Amino acid sequence: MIRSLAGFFDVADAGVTRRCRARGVFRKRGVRVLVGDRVRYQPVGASEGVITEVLPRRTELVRPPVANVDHALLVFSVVTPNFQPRLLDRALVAVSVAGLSATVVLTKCDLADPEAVDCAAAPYTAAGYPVLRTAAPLRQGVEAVRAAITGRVTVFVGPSGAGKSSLGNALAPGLGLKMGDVSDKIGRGRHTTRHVELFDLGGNTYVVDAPGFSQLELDLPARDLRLHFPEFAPWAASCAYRGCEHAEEADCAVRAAVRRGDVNAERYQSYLELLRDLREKEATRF
Ligand SMILES: Nc1nc2c(ncn2[C@@H]2O[C@H](COP(=O)(O)OP(=O)(O)OP(=O)(O)O)[C@@H](O)[C@H]2O)c(=O)[nH]1
Ligand SMILES: [Zn+2]
Repeated sequence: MIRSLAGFFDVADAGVTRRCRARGVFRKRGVRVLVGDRVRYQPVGASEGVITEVLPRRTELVRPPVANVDHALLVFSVVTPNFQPRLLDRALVAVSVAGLSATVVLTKCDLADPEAVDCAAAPYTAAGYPVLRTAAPLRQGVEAVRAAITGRVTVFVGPSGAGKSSLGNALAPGLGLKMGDVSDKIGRGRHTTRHVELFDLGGNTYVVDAPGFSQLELDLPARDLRLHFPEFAPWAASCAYRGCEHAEEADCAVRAAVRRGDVNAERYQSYLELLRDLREKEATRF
């Protein structure tokens, strides 16, 4: 399923896209059909159909709602809007929880000092994430992004206005009308992506463009959060307590690594804030 619009689902099959409804029973059972879902359907006429079954998902991301992707591009601008490391950290946890691999893409690098870009990139490079720098209108960094998505199913995740659609257009100009400048056609001032949509770029490469967000709720047990900060892993085994959550415990090797500068202090601060959030949520759940 490549696109959902007001109760209809567009299903692409062997080069034909059919506008489908979902069988009523889905709604009763609370089954949602997600973009990226592999489905069975009954054709109705030449271009319509009814979805009868959603096949098991390999992965499922809540925000944006998308199934069966294996890779996320975290698209964040270094300026306009300002770089948002806390939101990036949250998004990295969310995609990790969903089992996706992650690539950080810093956009609008043409608008910022190189030092500011280095500053934004450093904690993520140190944590082991691939970090790519782009200026899509100047076509800078676009081929590196192409290399990162080739042969994979990639979802674009990032705040509104970060440049997801611009990047999509630079990667596949042929998709321009759909991905980029819808607003020019309907006269709105600025384009914003309104729905989640899967694009086939050929050669087993697929991308999902989705609306930007400004907040992101995490849903995982607080004690599991540490597993989604990959830079803790080399130290965690040396903590005094098994199951150390690297917060208030004594003899925490991760905290020691932060003090030495082996783990980035801002990332660690971000971890503590997320941990507090998740613990509060757990405490008030019942
Ligand atoms: N200078 C510069 N401008 C950029 C770059 N990338 C995007 N822009 C501009 O930033 C604005 C927002 O870009 P979009 O691609 O629409 O952002 P988006 O992430 O798709 O936004 P939503 O659809 O709202 O989620 C547009 O005016 C783009 O032209 C860049 O690398 N450099
Ligand atoms: Zn610890």
